[in-house]
Amino acid sequence: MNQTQDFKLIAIEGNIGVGKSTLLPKLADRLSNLDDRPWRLIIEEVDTDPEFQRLLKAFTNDPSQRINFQRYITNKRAETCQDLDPGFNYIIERSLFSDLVFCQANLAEACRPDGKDLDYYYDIQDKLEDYPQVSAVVYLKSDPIVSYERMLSRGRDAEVGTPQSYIQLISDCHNTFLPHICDKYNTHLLTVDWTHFGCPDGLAEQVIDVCQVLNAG
Ligand SMILES: Nc1ncnc2c1ncn2[C@@H]1O[C@H](COP(=O)(O)OP(=O)(O)OP(=O)(O)O)[C@@H](O)[C@H]1O
Repeated sequence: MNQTQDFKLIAIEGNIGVGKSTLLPKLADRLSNLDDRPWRLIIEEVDTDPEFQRLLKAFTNDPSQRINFQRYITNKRAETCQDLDPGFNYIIERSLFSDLVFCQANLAEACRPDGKDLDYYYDIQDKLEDYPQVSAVVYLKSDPIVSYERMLSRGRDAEVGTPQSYIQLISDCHNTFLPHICDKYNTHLLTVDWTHFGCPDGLAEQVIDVCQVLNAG
């Protein structure tokens, strides 16, 4: 990771369906109003990318296919964060840290993790070496049952059949591994309760406060 970069990159992390993509444009807007430097959004192209949809459906239907989808989005994430213009700050929907969290879930679920699970884990770590410094993670934490219900109410076809137990596992993995990952990569972790959603204005102020602390450090 680049330790000398001149811009901020804030990653919004959290469970499937917690409310990341709904929050992001509002948060970027509020942050740009509070800061001298404009904030740009980097979002997951979920609904407009047919290959994403195809792999997501396979991911949902067959746990043994999860890694194909995961590798695809890891590559996309690494690509979209190359050569960012330092004239902006960035807010990103999920970072490579998400991939480490989901990879831990793969390992937890596998009866006997095999070479491809471990290769994937190492590949994410390799990609993180060329990834911009993630200044802070905003972890939208929610009751996993609530995330599950939000995912169902959003009604994305390719996700139909995702078991509640998987959403629970992803919640557990975020709670356990995000603090370790942030510590390892020198990233500030801001955890906010998103079970009943939250206020984008208040969150933007918290993010600006974190950025000021990081600048002072
Ligand atoms: N602040 C909010 N108020 C009301 N409903 C919301 C709010 N945020 C999200 N939702 C609803 O919750 C559901 C999930 O939200 P969203 O799609 O933003 O989640 P997500 O975290 O981006 O999911 P994924 O990671 O799976 O893409 C959607 O139906 C959305 O309309």
